[in-house]
Amino acid sequence: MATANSWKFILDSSAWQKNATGSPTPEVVPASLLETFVPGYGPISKFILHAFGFDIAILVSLGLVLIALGTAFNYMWDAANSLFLRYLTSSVFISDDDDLFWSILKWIAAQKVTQKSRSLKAVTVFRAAWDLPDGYEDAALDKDGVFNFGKWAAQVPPQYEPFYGVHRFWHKWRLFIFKRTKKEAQNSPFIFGRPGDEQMIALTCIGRSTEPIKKLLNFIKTWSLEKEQSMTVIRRPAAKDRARFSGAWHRVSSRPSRPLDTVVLDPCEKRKVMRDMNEFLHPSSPRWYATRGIPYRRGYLFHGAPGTGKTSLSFALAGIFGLDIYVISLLEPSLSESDLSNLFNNLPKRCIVLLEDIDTAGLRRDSKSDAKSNSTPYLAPAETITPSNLAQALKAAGHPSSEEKKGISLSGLLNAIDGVATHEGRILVMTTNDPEKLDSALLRPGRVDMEVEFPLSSRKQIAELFIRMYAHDQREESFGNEQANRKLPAAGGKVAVTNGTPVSSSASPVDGKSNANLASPNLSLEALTALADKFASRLPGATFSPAEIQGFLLTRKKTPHAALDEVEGWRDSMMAAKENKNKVRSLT
Ligand SMILES: Nc1ncnc2c1ncn2[C@@H]1O[C@H](COP(=O)(O)OP(=O)(O)OP(=O)(O)O)[C@@H](O)[C@H]1O
Repeated sequence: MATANSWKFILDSSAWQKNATGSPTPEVVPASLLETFVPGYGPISKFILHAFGFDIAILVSLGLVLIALGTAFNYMWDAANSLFLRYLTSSVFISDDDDLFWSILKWIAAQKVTQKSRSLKAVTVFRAAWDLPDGYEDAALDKDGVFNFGKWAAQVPPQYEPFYGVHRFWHKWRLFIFKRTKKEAQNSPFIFGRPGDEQMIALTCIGRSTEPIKKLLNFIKTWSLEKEQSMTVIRRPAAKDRARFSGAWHRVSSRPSRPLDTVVLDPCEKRKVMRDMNEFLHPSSPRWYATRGIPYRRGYLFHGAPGTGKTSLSFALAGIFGLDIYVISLLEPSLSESDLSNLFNNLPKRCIVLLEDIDTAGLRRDSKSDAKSNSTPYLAPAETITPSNLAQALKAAGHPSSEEKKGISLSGLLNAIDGVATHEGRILVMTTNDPEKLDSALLRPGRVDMEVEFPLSSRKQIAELFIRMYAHDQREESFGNEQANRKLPAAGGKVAVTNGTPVSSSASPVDGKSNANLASPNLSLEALTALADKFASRLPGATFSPAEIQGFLLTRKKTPHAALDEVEGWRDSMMAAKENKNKVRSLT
């Protein structure tokens, strides 16, 4: 125990270099040096010596020697490592504005590296509705069978991906080094993972050739393509602040490709579009167009009443041809004409550009052409001009209102569509509810090469919609199987249904046929067809859109007989509502 005497002893500077027996301490490292490196060493060692009779000089000296050796080793290791990396390894860098960046992250997240690594990033995956993992449903069902999504979501574990830093992994007997870094953009406020921050992946392998990394990247590309084969990627214009860093287009989501046979349309029309697009996309087509001096582009106009399948067909076509879909809304208030040109000029070699509801886009003709078409405007007498009709009066006087000055003009759109050669290969699909409203300049061949009309449902189509709703879908069984939408196995002995008629189970989707649907297990195909025909006979043809019929059936999606019983009531109330709407419209 330390007593008052021992403290005296400690403070006695002449005593601390002698051990308990009074013999001098063997100095591995001189005490003065230890005092320099370990502040307070002298009094502490004296205290321990006096209190416990134990001299810590050797221990501390050894510790210091080990630290010195460790530091030297570290330094040499770092130097050797950087020499090794510089001269004996090869690297490929991938920036986050490239799709490959995300494919690598996804691939690596699925590898063992995320099981072994001690530095991971946990990501709460906000999955799309079709991407829900199985196996957690029971915990989220209450005793009344109500499915609680919140409970379900809480059960689903997060996904892990390598965090910033270095991770090593083996692939095909070769060691790779994965390094993920983030560079904060200068002159931009720091927002984690937001526009401005640039992320980078460096893949490194041992050897002076990048060939193994290229092979690995090809492997990852194929892996990710196979994963996304049955998905359609949707892109929209990137927010302006982001566009500077990550390109004009932003990947919004990917959704399962819509099988063509789920779009109810005259089979001839479907086949016509399919064949035309297929021919356009054929690898020999660009040369054919080039030798004839024709711009290599194709334009389609899908027109018809709301909810008749124009957008659905566009997505189905994108899925079949493996094209990404680029959606532009001309109603976007911040979209300027130069943005639009920029978007068109930044399209990939092959894609579908979807311009929806082009008639409502408020395309204005230039004031010159306005003047031509309306050379004698009606001018309201000055005394009749009120604040409410001021805008109209200004327009009549040839001064477009500030509201009109905004947005895209017809010539702006035409310039973007015709644009430079950089967006050759793109397919433009414009949809409209009212083709009559469109300017003939927009519809001329070269801009619109094919028009497809989407009529209101005929009786045959109504029956088809009914069969689609209640047919037992093999796709449901193979939910989660990426190949489900493309290569469905032959339906052993069962009959597949397309366009309301039984077809061979090996039919090709390119011909507008599919082997997707099988008759419901509870209802034979014959019974279902008979029910569908009865259902169709209770509705008038060319009156309801497929979306309206789908809406009715959806509320009775497990009770085909109830749908049949209740359809007449629904029909009458819908017809009355439509009539009222028409009356109101004719009055205004
Ligand atoms: N011909 C069709 N075949 C199958 N389903 C259809 C069809 N038409 C519409 N639907 C269904 O109705 C809904 C709306 O369809 P979609 O968006 O394709 O219609 P649209 O013609 O593009 O409508 P809008 O003119 O209002 O944009 C979708 O859920 C779709 O499944």
